[in-house]
Amino acid sequence: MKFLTLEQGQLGALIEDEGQQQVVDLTAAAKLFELEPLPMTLAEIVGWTDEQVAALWGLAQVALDKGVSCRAYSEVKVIAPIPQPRRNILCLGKNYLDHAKEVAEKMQASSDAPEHPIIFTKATTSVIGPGDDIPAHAELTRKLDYEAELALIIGKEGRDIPEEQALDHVFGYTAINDVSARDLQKDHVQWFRAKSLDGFAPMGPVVVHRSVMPEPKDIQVSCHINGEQRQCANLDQLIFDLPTIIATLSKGMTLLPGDIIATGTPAGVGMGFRPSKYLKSGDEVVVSVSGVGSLTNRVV
Ligand SMILES: O=C(O)C/C=C\CC(=O)C(=O)O
Repeated sequence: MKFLTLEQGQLGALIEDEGQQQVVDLTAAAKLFELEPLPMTLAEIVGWTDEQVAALWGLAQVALDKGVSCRAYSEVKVIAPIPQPRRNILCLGKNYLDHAKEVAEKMQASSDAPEHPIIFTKATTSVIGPGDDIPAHAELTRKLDYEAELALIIGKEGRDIPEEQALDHVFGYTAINDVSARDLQKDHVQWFRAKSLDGFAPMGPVVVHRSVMPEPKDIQVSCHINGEQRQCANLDQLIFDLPTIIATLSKGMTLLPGDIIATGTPAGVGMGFRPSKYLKSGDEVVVSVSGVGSLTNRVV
């Protein structure tokens, strides 16, 4: 079950039909079939139960079978799944050991695995969707970098969530690019500004419901720049795995439906190369996550 957000903010379902990728406008289909409750946006359904989500998927199948409210994926404009998150994106820093090592020298930081999860946030206004341009912000940075990551979307509110129950609080998964201005990251010490400029959080193209997401050991996160593979790692290489991330973040702080958590980036960021391989205008950046697909953006 893959959900997405269409150009006007409507909820969509991405369905494979006879080898073709089709998108059902669920908002339009639900109106047509006079169904209640009317799903209007992806942000609204993240709190739905498995039964409600399954019923919604049934609606998508019916609409597809009847040929109503559906179009080829190639013909629709998809925006970020949650274009205006209710609060900042929660992010993990240095959560793959090889990445912690590759950035250590440049940032005069330790190359050891962090003892505790490193947590920072990205501003809600940094979110853009698939196909949108990443502004180079050349007046502010000469060290524009990419970071491919798996992100999870919280579905069920919770505080002090035990690790064993952590994944039950996830609605689904998507891909995110934690675009970073390395010079600002160094200058300002705190990472917030360097990672929050407008356009610094490309996200999507779909949210995969947790019930159909591959096992962590089968999830690969990769990044290609102009077709050259720069990053590629498996999710089981995370230093702090998904249950640990959710349990840690929720200790004494309530996680809310719609919260987005970016789980960290593997080795191979531009800053890690000798010499560095920072992004420049015209570069095509493709972040891929198994199960989710590819998120493509161009730097302008
Ligand atoms: O400043 C540091 O110590 C680390 C630099 C990069 C890590 C990073 O941005 C991340 O998200 O991981």
